Amino acid sequence: MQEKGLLIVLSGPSGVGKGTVRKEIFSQEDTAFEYSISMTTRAPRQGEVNGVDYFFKTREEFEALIKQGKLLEYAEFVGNYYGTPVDYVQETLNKGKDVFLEIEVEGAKQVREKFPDGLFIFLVPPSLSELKKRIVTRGTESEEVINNRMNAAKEEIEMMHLYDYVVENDKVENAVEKIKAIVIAEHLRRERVEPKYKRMLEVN
Ligand SMILES: Nc1ncnc2c1ncn2[C@@H]1O[C@H](COP(=O)(O)OP(=O)(O)OP(=O)(O)O)[C@@H](O)[C@H]1O
Ligand SMILES: Nc1nc2c(ncn2[C@@H]2O[C@H](COP(=O)(O)O)[C@@H](O)[C@H]2O)c(=O)[nH]1
Repeated sequence: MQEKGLLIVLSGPSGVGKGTVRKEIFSQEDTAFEYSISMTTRAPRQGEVNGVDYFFKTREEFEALIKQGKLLEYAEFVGNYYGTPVDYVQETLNKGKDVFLEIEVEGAKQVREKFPDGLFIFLVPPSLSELKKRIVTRGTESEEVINNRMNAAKEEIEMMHLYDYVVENDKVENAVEKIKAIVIAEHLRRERVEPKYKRMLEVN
C-alpha cells in the first residue's frame, strides 16, 4: 500500500510572510508538495485569481460548504470565513503526496484534532513593529483592517506553543531553509526517506 503523505501546516500572524515563504519553497521544490488552495469569503485583492490564490465564495456558498461537511477546518478571521477543502487534502495525502496548508491558528487547532500526526510550524516576525511594517508595505488592506489584523496577531503569537516548530522569518531565504530542513527531518523521523535524501545516507 502506498504510504500517506505528510500534512504540513504553516501558521503565523497576518503579514509575517507565510505566502512569500511558501511560494519560495514551492519554486525550489515544485514536485515535493501540493498546496491546498483555501476557500474564502474575502474579496479578491488586485491580481488574485480564483482557483489559484483562493476559491472565492459568497457567505451563503461558504455556509453551504460547512453544512455539507466539505471543509476539513474553517474559521472566521477579521470578518471573513476561510476554510480548507477536505476532499482535496484527503485525496492528495492518499496519493502519498505531502500537502501544505497555510492557515490561521483556530483552523490549525481543528486540523490538529483530526491529524495529530501533522507537522505544525509557526512563522514569527522579528518584532511586532516589523510585522506592521510588512502589512502596511504590502498595501492590500485598509488602516482599519490592518489594526484588526495586528490585534489578532498578538493573540495568535500567544498560541505559538501549540506548534511543533517556531521559525523566525527574518530573511525569506533563512525561513525557507529552516522549513525545508524541518520537513526533511520529519520524513527521516517517520522513516519515509525520499530517494534524493536516501543518497545522503548511503555508506560505500
Ligand atoms: N523576510 C521578509 N522580510 C521583509 N519583508 C517580507 C519578508 N517576508 C515577507 N515580506 C513581505 O511582507 C509582506 C507580507 O507577506 P505575505 O503576504 O507573504 O504575508 P502572509 O503571512 O502570507 O500574510 P497574510 O496572512 O495576510 O496572507 C509582503 O509585502 C512580503 O513581500
Ligand atoms: N483557518 C484558515 N485560515 C486560512 C485559510 N486560508 C488562509 N487562511 C488564513 O487567513 C488569514 C488571512 O488571509 P488573507 O489571505 O486574507 O491575508 C491568514 O492568516 C491566512 O493564513 C484556511 O483555509 N483556513
